[in-house]
Amino acid sequence: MSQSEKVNKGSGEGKTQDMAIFSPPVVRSGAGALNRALFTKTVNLAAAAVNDNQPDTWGTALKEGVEKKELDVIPYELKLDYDYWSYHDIITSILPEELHDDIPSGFNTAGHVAHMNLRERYIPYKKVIAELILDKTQNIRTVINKVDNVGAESEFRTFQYEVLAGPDDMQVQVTENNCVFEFDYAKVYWNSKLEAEHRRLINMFEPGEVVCDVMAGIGPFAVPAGKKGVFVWANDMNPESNKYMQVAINRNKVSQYVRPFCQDGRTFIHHAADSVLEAHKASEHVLIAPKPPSRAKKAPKPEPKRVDIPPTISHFVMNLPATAIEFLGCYRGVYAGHEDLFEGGKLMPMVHVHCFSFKADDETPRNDICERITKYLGFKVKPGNPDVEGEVAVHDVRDVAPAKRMFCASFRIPREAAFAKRD
Ligand SMILES: C[S@@+](CC[C@H](N)C(=O)[O-])C[C@H]1O[C@@H](n2cnc3c(N)ncnc32)[C@H](O)[C@@H]1O
Repeated sequence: MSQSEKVNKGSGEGKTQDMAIFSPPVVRSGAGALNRALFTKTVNLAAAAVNDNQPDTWGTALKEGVEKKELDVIPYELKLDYDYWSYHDIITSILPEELHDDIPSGFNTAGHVAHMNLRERYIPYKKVIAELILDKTQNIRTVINKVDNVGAESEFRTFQYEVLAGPDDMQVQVTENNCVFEFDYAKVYWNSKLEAEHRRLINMFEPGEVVCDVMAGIGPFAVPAGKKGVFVWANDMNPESNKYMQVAINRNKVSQYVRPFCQDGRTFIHHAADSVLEAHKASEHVLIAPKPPSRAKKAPKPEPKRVDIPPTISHFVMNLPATAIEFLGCYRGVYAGHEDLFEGGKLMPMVHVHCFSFKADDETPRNDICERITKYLGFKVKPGNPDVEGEVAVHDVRDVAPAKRMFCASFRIPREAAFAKRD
């Protein structure tokens, strides 16, 4: 399980009015502990007395069965308990009616952890809600709530939280884009809602190219890209991210392709360009073992395929949406003195910078993003085709708040910026 999800509505979903007898008892027991025993109910199902004149509403088979004394109709008590009802059934019977309009049901997951962001008005019921989620969602063992602490969001994009139900165990394992990641969710950034965005960019990378991930986290771009034969210089300033990226590199066997770094992204951009060129000059490469020939054929053993590290970076990825645009000035001089590397029509590196902007159906967000890129890159850009110098493709990634969306702006580094003198 990796995506954000809604708690399973379970067996009670879709009941009609006629089925109201199967609803749980109303237990406005308040915000204290969840008392599962209160959710027990006996439903007396129709007990019919059989007279000589048989009710004509019965089906033929039933009528015949009773006539022949093969069947008897007896009273039946159906006992329903806590396990029968869904999260939604139970929370509706606990919460006062004025809270029924926006019942919390969505949460993010990271492995066995469900991460809620409860609205203020539901906070008095937080423990009950969390216990219910724990009981009614498969594979969830711990429920946490983000503690809103304005201004306290860390530079490493971790958050403060409170454990509402289950053990305080944040050591999780997730699978994303066919790679396994193990990490401490309290110490590093992870967001399962980004899987599609990770995949979108990974699909753009070609085997044998070099990608520089400037804010790589624990490697959700880098590790799957390495798995498809892309060389990745993967950096994150959080030492804990660096540690768990190393774990993911080993676990997914991509150490030939993915190199972890722990630097400030601002300095890493030049460093990565220089170090890739050095690796190329030193003839660093990987050898790909060929498939063994079938035993029947007495063909000579094929040679391993050699893939050299190319001299230049093809893509820079910058997923730190709150501030990454402000790092764009660091591309100035990234290839200072190396115009020769881009002769013969070779394309300049593509930058993919994530950012936030307004939610609007018109061009306002695109124009706003291009204005900010222009400001920090020191080069005039406008929305358009990313392969044309000075033009930017803006991809809409996801909603993050009622008036805010996350975008990814992709453009090639203008030659003027890339070849500018370094300070
Ligand atoms: C939004 S997370 C994205 C992580 C990863 N790319 C992903 O998609 O899950 C941003 C990352 O930037 C890192 N970070 C923050 N400031 C940084 C800086 N100045 N240089 C490099 N990394 C930084 C944080 O530690 C965090 O892991």
